[in-house]
Amino acid sequence: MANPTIVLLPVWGAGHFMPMLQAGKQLLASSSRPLSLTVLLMPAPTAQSASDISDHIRREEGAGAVDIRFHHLPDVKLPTDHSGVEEFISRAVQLHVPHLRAAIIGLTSPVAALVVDIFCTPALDVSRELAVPAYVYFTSSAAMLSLLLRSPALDDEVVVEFEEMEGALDLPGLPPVPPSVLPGTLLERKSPTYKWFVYTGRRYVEASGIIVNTAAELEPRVLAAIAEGRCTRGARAPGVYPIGPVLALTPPAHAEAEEQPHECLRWLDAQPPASVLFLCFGSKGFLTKPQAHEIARGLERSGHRFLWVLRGLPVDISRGAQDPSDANLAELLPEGFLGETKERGLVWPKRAPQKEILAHASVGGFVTHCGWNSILESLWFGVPMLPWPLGAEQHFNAFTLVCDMGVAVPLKVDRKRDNFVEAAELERAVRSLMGGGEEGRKAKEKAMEMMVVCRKAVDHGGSSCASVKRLSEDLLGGAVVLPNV
Ligand SMILES: COc1cc(-c2[o+]c3cc(O)cc([O-])c3cc2O[C@@H]2O[C@H](CO)[C@H](O)[C@H](O)[C@H]2O)cc(OC)c1O
Ligand SMILES: O=c1ccn([C@@H]2O[C@H](COP(=O)(O)OP(=O)(O)O)[C@@H](O)[C@H]2O)c(=O)[nH]1
Repeated sequence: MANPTIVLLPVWGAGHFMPMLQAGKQLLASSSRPLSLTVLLMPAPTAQSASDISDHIRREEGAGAVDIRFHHLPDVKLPTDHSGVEEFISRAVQLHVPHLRAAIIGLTSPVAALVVDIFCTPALDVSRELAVPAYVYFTSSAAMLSLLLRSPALDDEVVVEFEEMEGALDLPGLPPVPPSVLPGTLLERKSPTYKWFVYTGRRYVEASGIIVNTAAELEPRVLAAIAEGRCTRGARAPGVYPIGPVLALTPPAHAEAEEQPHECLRWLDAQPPASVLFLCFGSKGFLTKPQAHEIARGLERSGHRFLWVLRGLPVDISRGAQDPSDANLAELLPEGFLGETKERGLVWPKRAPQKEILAHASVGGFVTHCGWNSILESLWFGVPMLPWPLGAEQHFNAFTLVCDMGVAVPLKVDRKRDNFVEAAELERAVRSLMGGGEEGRKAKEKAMEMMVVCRKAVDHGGSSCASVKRLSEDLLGGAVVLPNV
């Protein structure tokens, strides 16, 4: 009989598809018996995500190292009238349910588990029907997971809009949470996407387990609260497997191709240790001209060295493009800025090799949009942060970085003004992080502690390594042979 297979159902973004695949490969590597991966691919909603994913599949298939099969699900008519990403993903998956069922029934291998991405909860119908164990792969933090698990109770306990309630929210394992940092979706309780968020939290308890891209030692209090049922009204929550950080650290492209290192890295080589502030806003972040001007002024006045990844508006929004364009620096930056700061600053207008930059000894701080992958990468290299969240769950992530982990210096971001930051506020925060004062020093010390914690966790005998092992054993125990009809 063929080896049992783990069926993965990722959503389309690179920050989801790649970490999920990477986690799957780790499972295969740590299993005591041969396992394979089957990746079910829902057709991507934009041409761009389709091409990102097919590039990645080509690389995986080219490498041919592990037993992975990619299965393309048929097209469905994706919802166009959705009110947010939670609704969009959930409804898209709902439409895929018949194809998903057929694809899984058609597999010739015993199915060890179906592992679904963040808002793919409608797929749990298929696993229940086919008696296949279902797991969630959670690409964000355990704190965010606790918020999702607790959302049905919060929905009952709080009768007004969260921003109108008195005081803070109680999320066990975290300091009191100001409603202003909740994901945007939770701030509009009448919107359909809010209902899908709470629906997701309600259905997560049906899963056999939840795999999280975090390390037990990074978020110990929240993980304990989940395990003790404190986020699920005392009911037992599914077992959580913290297996991270899952980072996909590949050798630098230039090392393999014997090319010159990237220009950003060569520029960093010429800077003193821990002297450079790195600014990067994720795969989708871009800045308007007024905001770019504020940053330029803030950086100029701070006097610190900087490497700034500055991207422009997506070019063709009408055709679904979401990725930022390469910035026209002459148009976006104040006149004379590049000349005046050329001795201590580099502005890079394209996608940059973020992990390699964070790994560089000259980088001393990171202004980040607080995507969870960026946070994990920063911690992996012991770089303290200035959180500048832009959307989704990123304001909540920023809150946990400052108030729970202590690895970041706060930055005042005006959420009601499209996440605007004033030059004077940026200057203050940059000086605080990079200037050798108490606040920045503490964040640096904590970030270094987290670096050690992260590396130990994934090392042989570490907590994440043990979680992967436990997960692979639990998966093998539940493998189901389906009648192939
Ligand atoms: C898949 O494409 C997108 C995903 C998100 C998205 O939205 C989101 C909404 C919430 O209410 C809570 C969340 O945790 C959450 C997470 C999320 O995914 C992003 O995932 C990345 C990798 O895991 C990264 O961690 C980011 O911080 C998350 O925001 C949002 C989105 O566009 C706004 C997508 O296209
Ligand atoms: O110029 C860039 C911007 C982003 N990234 C990578 O893209 C991912 C972004 O993921 P994250 O979860 O932080 O945020 P998202 O882009 O999904 O909002 C991370 O691995 C970054 O290292 C990069 O390499 N170069």
